[in-house]
Amino acid sequence: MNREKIVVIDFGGQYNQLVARRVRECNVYCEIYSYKTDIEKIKEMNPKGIILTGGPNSVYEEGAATCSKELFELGIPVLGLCYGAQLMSHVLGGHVCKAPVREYGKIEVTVDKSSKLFGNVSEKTICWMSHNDYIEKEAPGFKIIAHTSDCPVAAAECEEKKLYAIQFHPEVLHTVEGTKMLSNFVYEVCGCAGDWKMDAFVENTIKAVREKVGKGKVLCALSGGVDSSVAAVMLAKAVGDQLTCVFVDHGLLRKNEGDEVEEVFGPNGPYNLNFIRVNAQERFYAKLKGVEEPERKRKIIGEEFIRVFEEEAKKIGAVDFLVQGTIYPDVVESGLGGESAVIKSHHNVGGLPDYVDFKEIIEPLRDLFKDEVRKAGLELGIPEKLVYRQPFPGPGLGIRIIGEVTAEKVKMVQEADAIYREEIANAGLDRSIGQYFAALTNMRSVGVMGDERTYDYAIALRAVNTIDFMTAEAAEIPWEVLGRVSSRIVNEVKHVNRVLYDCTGKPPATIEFE
Ligand SMILES: Nc1ncnc2c1ncn2[C@@H]1O[C@H](COP(=O)(O)OP(=O)(O)OP(=O)(O)O)[C@@H](O)[C@H]1O
Ligand SMILES: O=c1[nH]c(=O)c2[nH+]cn([C@@H]3O[C@H](COP(=O)(O)O)[C@@H](O)[C@H]3O)c2[nH]1
Ligand SMILES: NC(=O)CC[C@H](N)C(=O)O
Ligand SMILES: [Mg+2]
Repeated sequence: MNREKIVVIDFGGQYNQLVARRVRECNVYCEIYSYKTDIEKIKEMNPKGIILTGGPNSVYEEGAATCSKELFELGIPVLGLCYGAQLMSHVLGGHVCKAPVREYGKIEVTVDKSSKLFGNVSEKTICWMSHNDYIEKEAPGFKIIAHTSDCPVAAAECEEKKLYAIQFHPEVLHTVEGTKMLSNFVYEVCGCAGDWKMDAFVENTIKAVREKVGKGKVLCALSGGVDSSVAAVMLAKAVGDQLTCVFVDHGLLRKNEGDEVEEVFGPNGPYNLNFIRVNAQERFYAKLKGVEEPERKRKIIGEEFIRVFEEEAKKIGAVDFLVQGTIYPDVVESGLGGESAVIKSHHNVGGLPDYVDFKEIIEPLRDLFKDEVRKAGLELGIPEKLVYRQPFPGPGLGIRIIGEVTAEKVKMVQEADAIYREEIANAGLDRSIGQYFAALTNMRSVGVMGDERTYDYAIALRAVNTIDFMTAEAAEIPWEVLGRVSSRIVNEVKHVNRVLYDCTGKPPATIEFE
């Protein structure tokens, strides 16, 4: 497909996924690549613009992440953000050094409204800063277009070459007019038309999948979650009954979830799908016996999923394609996009075994962020209730039980989680919290119940608010609700004598515990 594209070059900063999301919110497609990507490859993509992200290095250090001068001579507009701005200045002959005053947090910036970047921005505007170094002297040919009381070059431009350097972070929502600035870059500077729209995406993807599959048979890994439900409905539109959906109950689902998924997607539900439910508890538990290390658990579950799909495909016969509901953050967090470190191997990406017995894996949503998947779902006519479900990770309770997984522990966390979800719904909070669940810590501690000493497990409750699941804040749940949940859990769930509330954000924690 020949859609217009912005390329984001990743220097390892923590907000880099956000840069891509914000650009897409402007209806312009964009992708993230590592700074190590060959410049020839970037030229081949023929992007409308390039954005250089922030990063942890200092440009003047030995071995700092860098880019070639040629990048600025391609005639393609470039926007450097923070480290990217410093790098642009450094490579083009400006001077970057340690700043006398480090800026961190919300800072008032004065901008030059005659710049294309700031035309519709207030002259004094609050921006998010996070830097120790600064551009002491802009590169030759550049003009200063913003400053703060401590930072003489908060932004600079070379209008003629369409090069822009910004010291702050327009991608972070704390930068009040950041989206306007990014929008100005992609529309006013790069001249994008804004062709990234969900209706077109859905239509084009259905067409492309139909062409690829031809008369072949397709198996879709369906969890009942948002991503694979959207993928399944899309595939059904593309190839009709050449599609079979396989739902695996691996014994690590939430309480009653298996039956609920079957109700929606099974023969009595509203979707006319070939649906197979595989009850595979025993084999997953057997493979996980004695395994404590999180990444190994993830890989074991990822591999076992595939083995089940392969077996089902053999029973159907002549299945060439496996469809998964993989989305962009799964890819990035598994260490396969940009410069991100492997945070955790998502079972469907980094956790995949080396050999998979299908001719091809189709992932129609691989380029989308979660909020875009939801839009695609609505576009396909999937009910809001399903589209706005909270996500549930494929490895399921396997990564919500710290340490070894046993049937007994699964039962404990299922019961505790069901109580938690029920009380959250009773309190009317289920639509407002992004994701919430109970996890079983591997910690036992002393308690007293009915005058007797107990030595039992602690359940941790987690609830986070997030837009994109890449960063998150702990949700503030009324004390009264937490109190009710905790007393019900210790009363109703055997072998739990303590309930903890996790109030860490992401970063530094992740949403899941493993
Ligand atoms: N129990 C399962 N049975 C079959 N396929 C599964 C199962 N769990 C996960 N998968 C596959 O792995 C993919 C990734 O799982 P993931 O949890 O990220 O997505 P999802 O379940 O579709 O959506 P959500 O993120 O909303 O839970 C799914 O899209 C699906 O293809
Ligand atoms: O399908 C999935 N397979 C996985 O292996 C996996 N790990 C995390 N998650 C979900 O991703 C989001 C971010 O989670 P973390 O902050 O724990 O990385 C949260 O929504 C998690 O529930 C997964 N989903
Ligand atoms: N956030 C950043 O990109 C920081 C860039 C550089 N390391 C500085 O401290 O100035
Ligand atoms: Mg899921």
